Amino acid sequence: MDPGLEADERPSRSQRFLEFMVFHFRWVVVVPILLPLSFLFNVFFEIRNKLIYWINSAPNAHVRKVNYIQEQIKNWNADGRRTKLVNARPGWLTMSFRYPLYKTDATKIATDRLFDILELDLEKMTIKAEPGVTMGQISRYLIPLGYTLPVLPELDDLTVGGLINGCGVESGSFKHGMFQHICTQYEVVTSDAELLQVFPDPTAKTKKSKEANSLFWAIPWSQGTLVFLTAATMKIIPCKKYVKLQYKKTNTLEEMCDVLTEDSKKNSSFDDVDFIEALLFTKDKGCIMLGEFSDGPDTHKEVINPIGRFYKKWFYTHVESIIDNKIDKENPIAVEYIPLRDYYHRHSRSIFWEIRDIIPFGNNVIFRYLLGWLTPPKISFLKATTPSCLRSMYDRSHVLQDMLIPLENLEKCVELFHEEVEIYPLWLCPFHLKSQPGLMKLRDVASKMYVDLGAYGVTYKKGYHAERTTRRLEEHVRKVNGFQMTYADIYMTKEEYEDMFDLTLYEYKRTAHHCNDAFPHVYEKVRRSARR
Ligand SMILES: Cc1cc2nc3c(=O)[nH]c(=O)nc-3n(C[C@H](O)[C@H](O)[C@H](O)COP(=O)(O)OP(=O)(O)OC[C@H]3O[C@@H](n4cnc5c(N)ncnc54)[C@H](O)[C@@H]3O)c2cc1C
Ligand SMILES: NC(=O)C1=CN([C@@H]2O[C@H](COP(=O)(O)OP(=O)(O)OC[C@H]3O[C@@H](n4cnc5c(N)ncnc54)[C@H](OP(=O)(O)O)[C@@H]3O)[C@@H](O)[C@H]2O)C=CC1
Ligand SMILES: CC(C)=CCC[C@@H](C)[C@H]1CC[C@H]2C3=C(CC[C@]12C)[C@@]1(C)CC[C@H](O)C[C@@H]1CC3
Repeated sequence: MDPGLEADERPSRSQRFLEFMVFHFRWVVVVPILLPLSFLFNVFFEIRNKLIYWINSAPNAHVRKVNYIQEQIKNWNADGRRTKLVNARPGWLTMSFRYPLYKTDATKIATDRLFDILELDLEKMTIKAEPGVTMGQISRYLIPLGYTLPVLPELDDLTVGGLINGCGVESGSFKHGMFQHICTQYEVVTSDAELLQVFPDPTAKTKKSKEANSLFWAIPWSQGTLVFLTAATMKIIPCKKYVKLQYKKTNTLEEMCDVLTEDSKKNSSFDDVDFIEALLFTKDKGCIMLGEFSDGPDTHKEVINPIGRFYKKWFYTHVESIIDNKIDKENPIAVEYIPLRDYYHRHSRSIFWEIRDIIPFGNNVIFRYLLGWLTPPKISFLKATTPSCLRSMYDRSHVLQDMLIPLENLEKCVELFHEEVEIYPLWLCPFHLKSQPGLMKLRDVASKMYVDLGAYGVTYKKGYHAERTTRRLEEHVRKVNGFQMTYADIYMTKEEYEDMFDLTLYEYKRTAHHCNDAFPHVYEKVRRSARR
C-alpha cells in the first residue's frame, strides 16, 4: 500500500487500521443519521422556495440584500481596507473536497444570503437569479414551465455564483459551451461598493460602458477576486418532457475517441442531438450517450425509464448493464426515454460514483426499495462530517480532477490517466469552447471542441503520489493548451498557472477596479496550499 510515499509520509499500522474501518463502515453514520437529515433539509428548503415563489418576495428582498452588501463594503473601505474580501459562504457548503484557508482572517461579504430566483423573461428568453440559487432549484422551477438552461450542470447543489466564478460544464456543453457562455449579464458590487450591470455590448462607446463590457469577460474563473456577483441573467431554451437517450458501446479507446469526435460535430441546430456524454468503464470499454429533447415514445415498444426514481439503479451501473446486456452486433444502439429532470440529475443519486465507497450496498435492490427515497446524502453534510483519519486517507489516495483538454488529445490523455491513476468510470464530456477574452482565452484558434476528462474516486495505483502525480497530469494538460478545473487540487506554481490561464485581462481589471488590496489574487485562492 502507498508505494509512492516517502517513508516519513507513510501512516502507521494503527492509523491504517482506523482508516480502513472508517472508510468501510462510514455507512453506520451516513445511513441512520445523514440520510434523514439530508431528506429533512431538502423538504424544508423546497417548502421555503415555494412560499417565496407564491408571495413573490424575492425581487424586493433582493434590493435589501444587495444594499446590505454595499453597506458592508463601505464600512470595510471606511475602516481602511485592512483585510481581504471573500464570500461569506462557509467552506463546508461548497462543492469541492477542500476547505478554504484564505477565509480565516478575511472580511466575509454576505453573498450567501442571495439564494432566490428573481425573474423569468419569456420575451428575452432569460432567467435572472441570485448567485446562491442551485441547479436543483432552477430545474425544479423551469422544467414544469417548459423551459431549461442550455447548460444545467448535474449535481443539484451547484450554485449559479460558483459555476460562473468557478466554471461549469455538462452534456449540453458540446453545443452551448460552458456555464459562463449562457450568461448574458452580471449584476456585481465592486470593492468601491459600486453596483454595476455588466454585459457584452459591442456598441459600447463611452469609457464606462467599455469598461463594464470587458469586465464581463474577466469574471468567469476569477473565483470572486474581481467583484461580488449579486445576480446573473442566463439564457433559457424551450424543452420537452423527455430526453430520448441513445446508448452506443465502444470497444477500444481509439473507437471511443473517433466516435466521440464524430458525434461532437453534431452541434448545429440541424442535428437532432442536444446532449452528449461518455463513460469509460475500462480503458477500452465505453459508452457514448446521445440525447435529444423528445415528447416521448412513438410506439408502445419503446421504453420510458424514470431513472431518478428512488428504487432505480444508480445511473452509471445502469449504463454499464445496458452495454453489457442489451447491445450486440444486431442491436448496436439501445434507446430509452428519460424524464428530463431525471436526465439532468442522473449523476446526483450516486454522486457520480462516489457513493459506492460511502454506502457500499446502496445499489442493492432491497436497500433501494426500503431506503432509496432518503438518498442521496447531501454532499455538504458528507463533507462536514468527514472524520480527520478519513481525510488523510483521501489526501493520500483519493483523486478528484477534471482536466479540460482539446478533444483531439483525448486518447493520449486517457492513456496518461490510466498509467497514473487508473480510476474507472472516467467521465468524458465534450464542450464547445469559443475564444473570448478572459482567463480561458484560446491562444491558437477562434473555437475548438474540448472535452472534460473527470476522474473521481480512490486510486490503488502503484506509485501514486497526490502531488507528484497531479503535477505530471497538470504538465501534460498545459502542453496541450488545456485547463484544470479549479475546484480540484492544483499543485501548479504561479508561473505554471499563468501559463495555463491567460491573466492579461484579469490583471488589467484588477487594477482598473481597485482589486489588488481588496481581494486575494486568483492563484492565492486556487493553489493547493490555500485549501485544507
Ligand atoms: C494592456 C491592456 C490594456 C487595456 N486597456 C483597456 C482600456 O483602457 N479600457 C477597456 O475597457 N479595456 C481595456 N483592456 C481590456 C480589453 O478591452 C479587453 O481585453 C477586450 O474586451 C478584449 O478585446 P480584444 O480585442 O483583445 O479581443 P480578443 O481577446 O482578441 O477577442 C477574442 C474573441 O472574443 C470575442 N469577443 C471579444 N470581444 C467581444 C465582445 N465585446 N462581444 C462579443 N465577442 C467578443 C471575439 O469573437 C474575438 O474574436 C485592456 C486590456 C489589456 C491587456
Ligand atoms: N458539472 C460541473 O461543472 C461541476 C463543477 N464543480 C465545481 O464546483 C464549483 C461550484 O461549486 P459551488 O459550491 O456552487 O461554488 P463555491 O462556493 O465553491 O464557489 C466557487 C468559487 O466562486 C466564488 N463565488 C461564489 N459565489 C460568488 C459570488 N456571489 N460572487 C463572487 N464570487 C463567488 C467563490 O468565492 P469564495 O472563495 O470567496 O467563496 C469560489 O472561489 C465550481 O468551481 C465548479 O467548477 C463541481 C462539480 C461539478
Ligand atoms: C462533473 C464535474 C465537473 C465534477 C464532479 C465533481 C464531484 C464528483 C465532486 C465535487 C465535490 C466532491 C465531494 C465528494 C465526492 C466527489 C464530489 C461530489 C465527497 C462527498 C466524497 C466523500 C467525502 O467525505 C466528502 C466529499 C465532499 C466533496
